[in-house]
Amino acid sequence: MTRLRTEELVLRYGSGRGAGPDVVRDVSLEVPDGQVTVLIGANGCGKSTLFAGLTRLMTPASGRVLLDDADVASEPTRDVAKKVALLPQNPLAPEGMSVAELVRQGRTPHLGLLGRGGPEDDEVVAEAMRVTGVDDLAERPVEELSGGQRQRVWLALALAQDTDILLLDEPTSFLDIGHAVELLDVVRRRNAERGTTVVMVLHDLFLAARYADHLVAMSDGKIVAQGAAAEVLTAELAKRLYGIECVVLEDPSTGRPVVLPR
Ligand SMILES: Nc1ncnc2c1ncn2[C@@H]1O[C@H](COP(=O)(O)OP(=O)(O)OP(=O)(O)O)[C@@H](O)[C@H]1O
Repeated sequence: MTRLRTEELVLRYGSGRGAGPDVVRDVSLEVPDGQVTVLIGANGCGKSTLFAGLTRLMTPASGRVLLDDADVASEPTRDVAKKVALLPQNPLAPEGMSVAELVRQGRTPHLGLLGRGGPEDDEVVAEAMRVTGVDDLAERPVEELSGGQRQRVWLALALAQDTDILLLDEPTSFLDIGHAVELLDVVRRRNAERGTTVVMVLHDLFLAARYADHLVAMSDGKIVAQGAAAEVLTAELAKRLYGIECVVLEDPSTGRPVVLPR
């Protein structure tokens, strides 16, 4: 079963006479339920724009995004936010906000009319901060943190939203390899323990191959290949996506492909 899918989705910026070119072009994507999907592709190929479409931040020029068989365009924002959390590429925290306050924002879709949370909300927030290793930063203002610390705080916010579907746009871009693996292990554990469906953009092809159950390659607004990493990540694909010659080896411990630029 696929809870999140797109049908011939077309997205472009601007409207009417001010409309730009199609950035996402005829994308029909079925996100495999309960799996980790990794989206790869060159800068500017439309990955973040696709995420914006999946979460209704952008209205389709044509085509549809379906969540549990309903068009997300006609679903209340709060209902979508209870099911799908998005960690955007460059999120900004309000000035002066502490880490704990920011992570707590993840509970917003679940709160009642008065906007007050209960002990269960406190528990979810504490757990999200604990698994991402930011609990000792709780009282620090977010703007004083390093890029890598901040990235873990934003993941904590997305986890605190407690959704069945998690969209992560380059969640490791500021992280050293140790913290990158740690964060992706947190995501993988969430997937394994709760069956959370994950879709994430990763530029590092080694990490993409290592963590993807399903790999999706985009080029110029279209999906050009998808499937198991070992089938999708070929030298031909690397050439097509990035315009460079590569050799593809096999990681002896996992059997996953390792792409090396020549
Ligand atoms: N707000 C905007 N207004 C107009 N054009 C935009 C806007 N945001 C992105 N674009 C354009 O849409 C295209 C796709 O951008 P997008 O951010 O989706 O790419 P991406 O694959 O996520 O790239 P990256 O890997 O660099 O993050 C690019 O040509 C970009 O210039």
